[in-house]
Amino acid sequence: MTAPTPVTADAVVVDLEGTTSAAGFILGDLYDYARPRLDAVLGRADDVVQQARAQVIVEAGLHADASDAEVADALRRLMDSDIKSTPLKTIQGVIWAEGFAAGEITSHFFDDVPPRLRDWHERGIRIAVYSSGSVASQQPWFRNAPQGDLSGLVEAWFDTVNAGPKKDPASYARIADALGTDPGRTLFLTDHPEEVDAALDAGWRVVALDRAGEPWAGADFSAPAVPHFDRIEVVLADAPADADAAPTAGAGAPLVPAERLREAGRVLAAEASRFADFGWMRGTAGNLSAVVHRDPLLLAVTASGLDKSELTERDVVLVDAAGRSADPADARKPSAESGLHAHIAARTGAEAVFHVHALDAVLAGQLWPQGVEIRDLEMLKGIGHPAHDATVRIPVIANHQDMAVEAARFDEVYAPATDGTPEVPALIVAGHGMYAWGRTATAARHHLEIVEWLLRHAVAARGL
Ligand SMILES: CSC[C@@H](O)[C@@H](O)C(=O)COP(=O)(O)O
Ligand SMILES: [Zn+2]
Repeated sequence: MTAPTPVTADAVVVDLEGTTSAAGFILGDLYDYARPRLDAVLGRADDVVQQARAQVIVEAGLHADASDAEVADALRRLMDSDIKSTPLKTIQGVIWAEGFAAGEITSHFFDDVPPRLRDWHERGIRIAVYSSGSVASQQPWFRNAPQGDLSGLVEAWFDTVNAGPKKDPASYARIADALGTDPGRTLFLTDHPEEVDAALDAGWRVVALDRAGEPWAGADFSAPAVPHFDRIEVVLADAPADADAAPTAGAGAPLVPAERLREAGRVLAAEASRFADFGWMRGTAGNLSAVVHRDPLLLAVTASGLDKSELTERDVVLVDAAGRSADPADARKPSAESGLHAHIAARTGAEAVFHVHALDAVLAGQLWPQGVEIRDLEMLKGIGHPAHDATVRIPVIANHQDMAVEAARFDEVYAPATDGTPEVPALIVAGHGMYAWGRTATAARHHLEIVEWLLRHAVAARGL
């Protein structure tokens, strides 16, 4: 199993159904509890109830003087179709709050959730809830958890009334506003692929919960997906999101001597010039990095948007393990792909990571999206694999602009070396290019050149 991917965030916002709690439990048990109690609640002279009742009449197209039984029937129809109607949620909330208070119903949390929430809370990471279930039902749900009262861990409660629909990016903007957090440092956890997309559109960090047996298990998520909370490691952000404005390495981070950075810049500029000559770094394509400190991880990475055929030793930026600028005095943007460089260096132990837009890598990724299988070629020895009688697979991942997504995809395909089999020190990003890495810049270059040759061969030999 792969280690958790760290996500830097000030606040974690959790969805409930399918994320913290089993969807079947909520929709089944609580809905069943609410159904027979609707008629009686609708008759109450309570402002909240009466306002919701009036809204149901409008939403369901009932006549203005509809009876409690007619309104309750309309609510039951909404429940049967699991329509997320706001007045329905309000009325359910009232019923459930009373059910919890009377001990007639209890809530459900997956066992991996409460310890993680407690840990985040203790470490000063703020926690909020955003669920289509009304705030009125969220609070008793947390108070009545089988694992104890969890409500004290939650700082803010959001539903479709105070934040808006869950598939609308504007709702996430509203929540970040209300919390006063930077969207880029607010993490949303959900099991719903369209909510993943909406939160990503709002600039949030997102981790999807892909829980076995839940309604969206196995869906195609645009964010890293994990099976439970143990796999989510939240690192408290201690600096503003604008990496240019403040140090991200934090107080006490090791200083990298300017000469060390300059030396890495010299090496990377020379490598880039060579790869540009091969036609692998056209325009501003490609980027290169070298580790300059291991613990904590710091890399020199080529600055973004430069013509890589013309780099000088000064054209590198110091970045941290998340690929963010780690030098407060340097206002330049590091490569847009720094996050994946740092991740590869962390996972593989590589000292240098090279990324180029080699045409054959893109063609091979298109021809063999499940990975490019190569065997019986002498050149395989150049990446540490036998020339005969073994198949080597160059993995392929889909392209994405969020490097956290690419990092998670990398983890899915990367096989570390075992006793008998070395790692494959290269990766194809479909429709984009390739990465190769090594224990030294020279090794990374050899791996890049050899894998590019192997891919060129595979494409050329197709159909022979
Ligand atoms: C044609 S450059 C495309 C870029 O988005 C990227 O893929 C790339 O390789 C260079 O990005 P950079 O930010 O300059 O390191
Ligand atoms: Zn690229």
